[in-house]
Formats: sequence, C-alpha cells, structure tokens
Amino acid sequence: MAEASILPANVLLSKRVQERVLNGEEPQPPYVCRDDSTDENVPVSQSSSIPFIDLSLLSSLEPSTAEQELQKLRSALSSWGCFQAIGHGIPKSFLDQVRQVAREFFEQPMEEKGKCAKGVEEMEGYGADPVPAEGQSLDWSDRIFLEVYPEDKRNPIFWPQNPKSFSGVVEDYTTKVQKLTETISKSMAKSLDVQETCFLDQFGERAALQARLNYYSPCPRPDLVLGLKPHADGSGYTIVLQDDVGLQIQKDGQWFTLPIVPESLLVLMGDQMEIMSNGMFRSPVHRVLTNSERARVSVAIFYAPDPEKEIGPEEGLINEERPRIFKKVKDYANIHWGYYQQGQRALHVAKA
Ligand SMILES: O=C(O)CCC(=O)C(=O)O
Ligand SMILES: [Fe+2]
Repeated sequence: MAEASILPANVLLSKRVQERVLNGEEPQPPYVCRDDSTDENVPVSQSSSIPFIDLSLLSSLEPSTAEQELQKLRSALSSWGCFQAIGHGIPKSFLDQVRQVAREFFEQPMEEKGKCAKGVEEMEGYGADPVPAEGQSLDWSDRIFLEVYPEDKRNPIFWPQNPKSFSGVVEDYTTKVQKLTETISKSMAKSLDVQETCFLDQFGERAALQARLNYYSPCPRPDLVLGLKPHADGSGYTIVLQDDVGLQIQKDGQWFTLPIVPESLLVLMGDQMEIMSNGMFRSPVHRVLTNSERARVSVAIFYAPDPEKEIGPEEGLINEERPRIFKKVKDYANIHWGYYQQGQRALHVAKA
C-alpha cells in the first residue's frame, strides 16, 4: 500500500493506471492531488452556457447570418476561450468510429499496447506524460501521443498495428480536422476584422497536428484524484472529441463541465492563439475529473504553429487602445512544456 509514497515518479509511471485499476489498487500520492475547497463546481445541467458555434453558418450566403455567427465566435473566444463546434461537416457516424477505435485500442491487453510503448521520459507513444518535476501530481490516465502532420514527422514505431483500423481512422480523422482548422482560423481572423489568412500564415505550411488519445480509467476516489491536472494548452488551439463527461473549463473561478453532445467538437484556444490575438482570445485553464464507474475516452488534436517560425500578435490587433501585450516567440510549445512539467503556466514568458 505504501508503494506510491516511497517510489519515485519515474518508477510509478512505468506501470499504467489501467494496470493499477485491474489489480484493484487504491490511488496513492502523488496521484492524489485534488484540493477543491476553494473551487466551485457548476453542475453539468447548468454548464450548457458553453457556447455552440455552427461552422456551416460562418460561410452562409446570407451576410447577416454569417456576421451574427462571427460575432458569437468572437464573444465565445474572448470570454470562454472555447466553443462547441457543430455544423462542421464531419458525420457523427465517423466521430463514433473515432471514439470506438480509441476505446478498442486501450481495451486491448497490456502486451498489445506495449508494442507502441514510450520510455517514461519520452513524449511520443503509449504510456503516461513524461515524469513531471518533483512534488508534482500524476494524472489518473493513460494516453497515446502521435505526431500526425507534417507527415514526415510520423514515427511508425508508435503507430499501433491493432486494432487494424486504428491508424487509418486516426489519420483520416486528423486530416478532416486539418481541413476544419482552415475554416476556423479564417473565421477567427474575420471575427476580429483582420486579414482572413493572417492566423493561417502564422501557423505556416508546416503547422503541427498531434493526436493525443486519452483513457481515463474508473477511479475509486474521484474526490481526491484528477484524470488530468489543471492546465492551459501550449498549442495554437486544440480540438477535443469526448465520449463521456469529465472535462471541465475554468471561467470566473468556477469549473464548468463540458456536456456530452455527440456530434459536437470542442475547440479550445491554446496559449499561442492568445499570443497571436494579442490577448483578444483567451486560453482557458481546464482539467479532467475521474469517475468511479466508467472509463472515459477522449481524442485531442493539438494544432500548433510550425516551431521553426516566429509567431506574435497580429499587427492589426495592436493599437493605442490595445497596446502590444505579447512579444514574438518561437517554439512556444516547447517552452510551455517545461513549465507544464512544474505545474505552471508559461504565458508570462511571452509578455511584452
Ligand atoms: O480529455 C480531455 O477531454 C481533455 C484533454 C486535454 O485537455 C489535453 O489533452 O490537453
Ligand atoms: Fe488540454
């Protein structure tokens, strides 16, 4: 029982959470981290205020319809830093297939998943996030992280052979999301009255799309243990598909639980969109709860600017009323990761 409190994190992380659950182990520190005494959880029933944006309306031939949806988009991203996308053109049956293949992957025997296992200090592959700084908590989750675009970044050794359809579905899904990012990036620019392709240009032709499939095993102590600790993403923005409740977004000191709307995708701003929009859009802190009965699956696609390119606030968003908040930065995702490992945000590094 005392195992977890005496073993270092790198040893703990060499055993998957899923194995611990199968062995009937009780969560121990450093998995135990929740201290919510000062936070307020808004019931799911009242979390429906997380805005919906119908992407099909953004290109409506009726100008007033498109304009109205763009206004909603701008307001959603400046207040929440995220929205629930509908009308995105990806059929629900395909989203179900993605959820299904993700679940099937994790529900295979450990031996099969082990074929694409990462080392405890590596990022890509199946396992847990690399060992965090001392004193940091561990997440009650297992994940597989894959570089998908640019295509030459793919590392076949980490791509599962089973389930047979896994690679095809993940690739197809990421390609569909990539198409969506074009619409979203252009619409975000339009909503701020800046040149339509300005964000797309900053992301660059070698923008990264990375897939992270998460499996949150049931946890006997959801009151003490988190599936994923509070954080903001280091991406440009992230597109999340989920199959059960658990993801919470922090706004005005309260935690709002993302409801399940099977045909919707959550579009969540990362720090780099906050930088490029000169703070007009916010990158929200979010976390994942555990639950005692069901395993939850999610698929996050991180869309990030080419790490070789410098990014910064759009000139058109800097003026007397709104001076420059951020400076130019390069490879921010990497800087972010260093802070993330210490349980901190990195945005201050980019402050002007
Ligand atoms: O599992 C989720 O719903 C969210 C995952 C997430 O926030 C992340 O991978 O950065
Ligand atoms: Fe996240």
